[in-house]
Amino acid sequence: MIHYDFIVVGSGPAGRRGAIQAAKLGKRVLVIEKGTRVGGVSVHTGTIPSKTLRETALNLTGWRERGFYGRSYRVKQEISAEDLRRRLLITLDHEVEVLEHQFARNRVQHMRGKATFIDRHTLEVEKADGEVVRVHGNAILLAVGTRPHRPSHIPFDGKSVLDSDELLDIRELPRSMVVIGAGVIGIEYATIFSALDTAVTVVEPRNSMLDFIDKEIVEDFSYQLRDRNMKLLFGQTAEKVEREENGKARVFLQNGRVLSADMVLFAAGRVGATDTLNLAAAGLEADNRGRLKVNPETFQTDVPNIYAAGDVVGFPSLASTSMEQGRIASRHAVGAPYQDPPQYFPYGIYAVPEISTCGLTEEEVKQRGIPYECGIARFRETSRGHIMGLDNGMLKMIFSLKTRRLLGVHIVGEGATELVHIGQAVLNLKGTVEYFVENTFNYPTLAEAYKIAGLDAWNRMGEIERPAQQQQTAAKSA
Ligand SMILES: Cc1cc2nc3c(=O)[nH]c(=O)nc-3n(C[C@H](O)[C@H](O)[C@H](O)COP(=O)(O)OP(=O)(O)OC[C@H]3O[C@@H](n4cnc5c(N)ncnc54)[C@H](O)[C@@H]3O)c2cc1C
Ligand SMILES: NC(=O)c1ccc[n+]([C@@H]2O[C@H](COP(=O)([O-])OP(=O)(O)OC[C@H]3O[C@@H](n4cnc5c(N)ncnc54)[C@H](O)[C@@H]3O)[C@@H](O)[C@H]2O)c1
Repeated sequence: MIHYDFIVVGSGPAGRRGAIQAAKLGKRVLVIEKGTRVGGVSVHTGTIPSKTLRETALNLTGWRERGFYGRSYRVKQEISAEDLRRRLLITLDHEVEVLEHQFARNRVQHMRGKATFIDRHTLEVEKADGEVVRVHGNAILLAVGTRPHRPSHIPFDGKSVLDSDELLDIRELPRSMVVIGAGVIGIEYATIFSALDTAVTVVEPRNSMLDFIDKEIVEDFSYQLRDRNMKLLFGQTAEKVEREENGKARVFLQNGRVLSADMVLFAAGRVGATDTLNLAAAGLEADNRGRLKVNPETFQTDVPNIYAAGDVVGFPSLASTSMEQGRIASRHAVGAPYQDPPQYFPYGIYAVPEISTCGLTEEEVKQRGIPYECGIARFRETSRGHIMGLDNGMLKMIFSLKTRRLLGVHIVGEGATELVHIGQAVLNLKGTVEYFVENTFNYPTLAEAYKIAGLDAWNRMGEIERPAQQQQTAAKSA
């Protein structure tokens, strides 16, 4: 049996960061991955494929130019599933190559196979060719991620009724589509296909969607979706799905309504991939959604030498946060000092249009009883927005009236997932509204929206009271 200082199960964002961090600290590291190639859900079925699909759809449809040339404008008249897949394969190859090279140059060993526990330090790995080996680790990081929730009453066939993994292999673009579940995955794919001119209906049992996002942003977003004829059926549950003989599928809603479409995407959540790990042998137990409980500061499970990070530990289930969790777990496991992550991290929803947010929503600020003021900028008010032909898009900032500090930044529209980082920096560095009012922004940029929203709030908040001498010094040092 081979011995390692640190064994990582899963090569997604949490696993790869954790593994490389331990290797950089001079440890002997093994990554076990059951998939045919390294990269995890993030590279093969999640983040990277969905974002590549989005980018390809926007490029081929000429979506970003439609503000100028009208809704019928297209760069390529007939867009096929093959057009979308071609770019996907190139991107994935590149991602895998970069990752394999990172492992190689950091001397991280990689074994292809499925890991199960024998005891809290020993894993058995069943390789693809049937060979079984055992490995021993001082510390073990479980970064096994999640897989789509596939309830038995849904007749998945990979053609007309699919989960989000299967969607990447479709041979034909659907003319109509029902998306079950208005979570992040459902909404991203629903809006990407709508941009490809598929007629999309979204079914969601809750009365709203994306509840963790600022309500005003979701309202603006929903308006844009409805404006391009997407149907959003909230407060309605999909009870049954049936495949039809003509290749279509039907969705039966609890209220008696029946929807027929070329394709049904079932995107009602994911479950932790822990069922085949034989957790009991290591003294661990998962919850009813396959998730593991950890100390949120160290990512240590109840069994001290076993750590878990990434989607398998639940919210926020992002590639970005998973990487940080893996790195912290790894440093703790090998006894290296670690820092708590900053208070606020950004959330990016790559729908069409994008949404991105960092910090408190207006609803959270109200709940906490913090007196506040908001500043709003519309992208169409910026010169860059005019140049780009943007009709939509807004940036909203929330400031504390008492401390004048930025409490939250919320953006919907082109570039939101990049723009949010300016707000994130000001938030985590505890900056105030004055940052936006007193600093110069490149012109013409969409970032100018920060200036406009800052001024909008500042006009209502009034000037900060500074002693006359301080005002002069500030002016000179500037
Ligand atoms: C459609 C979709 C879109 C997404 N878009 C975004 C986005 O835009 N931005 C963002 O930040 N996040 C996004 N996410 C979330 C992101 O993909 C996850 O947060 C991230 O992949 C989680 O990383 P992880 O390290 O937990 O492991 P994962 O990426 O889930 O990988 C886990 C790996 O472990 C392997 N494994 C499991 N069990 C075993 C075993 N017993 N033995 C060996 N190997 C095993 C699996 O094969 C897999 O390769 C998206 C997810 C989906 C599904
Ligand atoms: N851009 C990103 O960062 C990104 C993108 C995709 C996924 N993710 C991550 O992946 C995770 C999983 O996403 P998800 O969208 O699968 O899960 P989710 O749990 O967030 O959403 C599932 C949705 O399906 C709904 N639902 C449940 N049962 C239903 C039914 N019978 N009929 C209709 N709707 C039903 C739920 O109410 C919920 O709104 C998320 O937590 C997210 O963090 C992130």
